[in-house]
Amino acid sequence: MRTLQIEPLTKDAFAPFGDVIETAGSDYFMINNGSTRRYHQLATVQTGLPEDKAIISIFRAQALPMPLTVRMLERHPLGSQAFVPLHGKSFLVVVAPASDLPDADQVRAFLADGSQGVNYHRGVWHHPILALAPEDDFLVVDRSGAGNNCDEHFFDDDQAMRLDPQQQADER
Ligand SMILES: NC(=O)N[C@@H](O)C(=O)O
Ligand code: NI
Repeated sequence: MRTLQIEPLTKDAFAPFGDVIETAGSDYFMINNGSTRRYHQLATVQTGLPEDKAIISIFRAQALPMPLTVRMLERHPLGSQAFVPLHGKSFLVVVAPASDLPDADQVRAFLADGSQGVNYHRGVWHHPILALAPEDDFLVVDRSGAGNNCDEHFFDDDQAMRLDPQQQADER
């Protein structure tokens, strides 16, 4: 079983999958009479149909036991989906490029460092939120509207992948 190499989350590395929502390395301009930096449009909300809405939710996620066998990914064909951690804790991101079916060989894993959020672009395959803290809260901005906006794909057993943050930490 392939063990996913967990990569640091950077704008460039994540570009094929979406946006990294962070202040580090991001442009800003001053507002509010010079008292506030506006890190403007770090990501955009993609929707699919004219009457769609962009909505804001909070996900309170329980950590899954690690190491995890990654057997499935999902995608949202009609809109983007952004996750921003609310308590500054790191979390894991597992993604594959948008396509009809996810290619197991193109699945990649990233560690978001707690100061970073992600915005999955429309149709990008991803694992449901992977909190590392026992429980964590995420602000979620995604699309609401008619039709199916969540496709799941389950890999064959021989294509499942191992995700083991502790092993990688031990190897450092
Ligand atoms: N189902 C749902 O709203 N959550 C997933 O889309 C996810 O990416 O966690
Ligand atoms: Ni999702």
